[in-house]
Amino acid sequence: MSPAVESRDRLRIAIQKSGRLADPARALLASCGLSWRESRDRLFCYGETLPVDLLLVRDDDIPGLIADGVCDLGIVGRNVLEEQDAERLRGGATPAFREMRSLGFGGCRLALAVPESWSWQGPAQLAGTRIATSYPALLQAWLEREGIVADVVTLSGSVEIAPRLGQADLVCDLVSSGATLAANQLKPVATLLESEAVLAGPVGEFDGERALLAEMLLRRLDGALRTRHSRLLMFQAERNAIPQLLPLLPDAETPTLLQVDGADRLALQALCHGRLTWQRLEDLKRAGAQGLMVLPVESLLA
Ligand SMILES: Nc1ncnc2c1ncn2[C@@H]1O[C@H](COP(=O)(O)OP(=O)(O)OP(=O)(O)O)[C@@H](O)[C@H]1O
Ligand SMILES: O=P(O)(O)OC[C@H]1O[C@H](OP(=O)(O)OP(=O)(O)O)[C@H](O)[C@@H]1O
Ligand SMILES: [Mg+2]
Repeated sequence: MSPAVESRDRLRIAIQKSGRLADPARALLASCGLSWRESRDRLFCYGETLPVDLLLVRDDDIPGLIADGVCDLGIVGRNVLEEQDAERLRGGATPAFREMRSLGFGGCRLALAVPESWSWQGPAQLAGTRIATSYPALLQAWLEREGIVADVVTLSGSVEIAPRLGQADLVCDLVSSGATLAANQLKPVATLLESEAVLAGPVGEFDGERALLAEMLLRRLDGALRTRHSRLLMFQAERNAIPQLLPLLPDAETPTLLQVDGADRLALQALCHGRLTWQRLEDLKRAGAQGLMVLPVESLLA
């Protein structure tokens, strides 16, 4: 680390400037109580509420910025982080960044996809084929684990069209809904990596002021991630309905039961971490819950 980096006492987080992860990353950090002075079209946002600044960059640059100590933390897809980690490993470098938290958005998977006309018999079928991908290091590592020798054709985008253009026989690319594969008459046959947005940081520990800031940010982040789907559920029920109701709340943190009307009527209050779907509320109603109320949880600090 350079002396300039070491002497910094503000925390710097790299996020995508624009793209799929840009808005959710910013929203997540804002839900941790951070706010910034600059508008979002700037490259640098100065932290106002806390000394935590943002650097807005291309997602591919985030692991390198962490490795070089230019940024302390970053929000990036696991696919990008793992690809660059695998690339460093192949080049003989030591790991320079690590995944610290998974963030629950930007979900997709890195998958092998073959033309729909192929009848898939397993990885051995790939020997001697040409595979187009933007993830050559992850693909090569997977091929080696499977003991397959194939030709890896590296493309920076529009990978799915490569078979139709005769550049490759099959592809290895990100899949979410599967619509892009279907539009190109391809079908997924193997998953190499399940991905989502992650908080990445350096392999080593922070020191001084940045260690305290990072610790606080992680604590708030954990609270924000926990409450993302959390709701406070309240209802009333007859005491004898409680044994049928509690099994419908497996994700509830120790429900509080209060006596209302004499001995037989109870009010229940529970913090639920799973989704309280309409179906679930109807099931609760059928099991005897009355006056069901679902309230948002603003923040939660363990
Ligand atoms: N179809 C998808 N559905 C959900 N998440 C996706 C999908 N495609 C990609 N992602 C995730 O979102 C990340 C960013 O995708 P995006 O398309 O914005 O990247 P990009 O074009 O490389 O952007 P940049 O301009 O920053 O380089 C990907 O690395 C991946 O983790
Ligand atoms: O399974 P789907 O929901 O169709 O999503 C998968 C597609 O999404 C991403 O591309 P993106 O749309 O970001 O375009 P890109 O080619 O510019 O990366 C990815 O590279 C796939 O092509
Ligand atoms: Mg990119």
